[in-house]
Amino acid sequence: MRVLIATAVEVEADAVRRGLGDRDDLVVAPIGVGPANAAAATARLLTLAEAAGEPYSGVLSMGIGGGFADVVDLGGLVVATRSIAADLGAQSPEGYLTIDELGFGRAVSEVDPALHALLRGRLRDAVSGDVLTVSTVTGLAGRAQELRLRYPHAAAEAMEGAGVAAAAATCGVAYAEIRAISNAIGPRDRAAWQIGAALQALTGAAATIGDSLEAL
Ligand SMILES: O=C(O)c1cccc(C(=O)CC[C@H]2O[C@@H](n3cnc4c(=O)[nH]cnc43)[C@H](O)[C@@H]2O)c1
Repeated sequence: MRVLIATAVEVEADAVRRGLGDRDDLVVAPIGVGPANAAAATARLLTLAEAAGEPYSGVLSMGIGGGFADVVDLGGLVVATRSIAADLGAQSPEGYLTIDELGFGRAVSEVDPALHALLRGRLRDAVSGDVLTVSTVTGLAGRAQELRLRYPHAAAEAMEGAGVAAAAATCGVAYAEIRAISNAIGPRDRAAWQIGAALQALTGAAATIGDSLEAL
């Protein structure tokens, strides 16, 4: 299976490439931070590949992320069961309204069942759960609590999954997401972020899934 692995930034792409080694059918590309950059860049890469006669059949959003501390440890891995655009909606005095409730689309992107099963099968120590896509990194206890209550099955948050998923859906390509946890979701404490451990976990995950992705 020819798969595009979309990371936000170059250091994440390098961490994934280190784990994959040289592989013809697995391409790693940094697509920018945030859902809009991710959607635009991923759609471009998928479309260019199709036009060149070498279409991708899957796209994997992969990178570091924040984790809910009661669900996953720093340095741990999360395989997304769904990617959810968690701040695409409207505030109201009665509470948050999702984009679905507003009647303008879907906040939830389903992952491809076969790709998800493969990732779960290979990454036995990974936590499975919803991964939230946010445009603002959570940095307050109250916001973390709000997200926890609204999305009880969430394990992690990051900034690209829903954008990559939108591009994949537009281009008719299978989609999945993996996050390596660099920080706990809650009051911002940048000094406590363990980016090195998360990048190592990304490398390990890439090494573990590489063979089976190529063979899918
Ligand atoms: O500062 C560094 O050395 C460094 C190295 C690699 C990556 C970064 C990033 O900041 C990447 C931004 C990327 O990280 C995701 N992320 C990480 N933690 C969170 C979070 O708590 N909430 C939301 N997103 C998070 C996100 O996907 C960004 O694109 C820095």
